[in-house]
Amino acid sequence: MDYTTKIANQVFHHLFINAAGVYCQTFEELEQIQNAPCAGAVITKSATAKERSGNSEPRYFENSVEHNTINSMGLPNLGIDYYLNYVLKHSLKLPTLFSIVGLCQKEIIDNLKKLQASDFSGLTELNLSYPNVSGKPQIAYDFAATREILDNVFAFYSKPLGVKLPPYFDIAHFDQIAAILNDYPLAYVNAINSVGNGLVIDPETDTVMIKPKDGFGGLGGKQIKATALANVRALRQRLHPQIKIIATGGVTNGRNVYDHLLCGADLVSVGSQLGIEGPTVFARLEKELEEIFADKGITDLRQVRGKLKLIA
Ligand SMILES: O=C(O)c1[nH]c(=O)[nH]c(=O)c1Cl
Repeated sequence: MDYTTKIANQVFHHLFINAAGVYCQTFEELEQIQNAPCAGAVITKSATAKERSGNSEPRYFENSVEHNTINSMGLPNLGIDYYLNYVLKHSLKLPTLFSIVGLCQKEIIDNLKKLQASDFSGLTELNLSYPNVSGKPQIAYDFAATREILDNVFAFYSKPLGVKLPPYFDIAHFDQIAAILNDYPLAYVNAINSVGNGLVIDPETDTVMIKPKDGFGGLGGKQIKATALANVRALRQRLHPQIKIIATGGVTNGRNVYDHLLCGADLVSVGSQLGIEGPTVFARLEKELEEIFADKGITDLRQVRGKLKLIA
């Protein structure tokens, strides 16, 4: 299958990218994704202006049997300069996306001003859905704040930009966020981030699994697949066609990848299952996807993308 996909000035030859936050904290992790068979792109951990150690541990739990995760990492990262050094200093094998975040609007603007002034020419992903910094609502759940930030960003930022969105659960919210995003020259949206503030209990000890926020954390893996598919589908139906979609959420096998394509995904990102299985996951997913294509006689992605059928 020819997976060639373009987003802004970047050409991808495979569908898969790591989800920001997974396998992308350090040079070593980023290089493992660069060199992973069937990986199409790499994205950095969402970077803040300064290095952060994040929340106290345990802050991440994976149930590898059920393919589910919960996390309240608290934005641990090595700081924007570390990741800028990585993307500028190394001849990178794959298109490498830069994930940016800020604990306040000023930090977001300052981070993007630094990127704008740098020689970085790839895609930037503005994380509007960082769930686990206590006391901070997800920006993308505050529609006025979302519009304000995008106004301020696009007043100066001229490099290709995407936004990472949290899941929405209300049709009116799909309408509202899409109406906002359609007002800006976005290269893409990445939907979805983890499903916010879930709770997982240890049956042995009647105790929460993670320490921060009394056990509340972002959910990932199989348990969020239906929500992820719905968000990809709803956004595809509402956004201008030139705004591409990176689909994230619930991908553990080839059929899930196929379903995200049916809902309109241009690329597919893998988070929880990458964390559980490691970078060989991309080759397994591509192999399973090609088996589905063979069964259905599909030879071109245009036969799948956005082709979800409804009941007449
Ligand atoms: O706690 C985190 O670092 C975190 N965890 C997530 O599940 N999504 C995010 O965007 C971030 Cl920034």
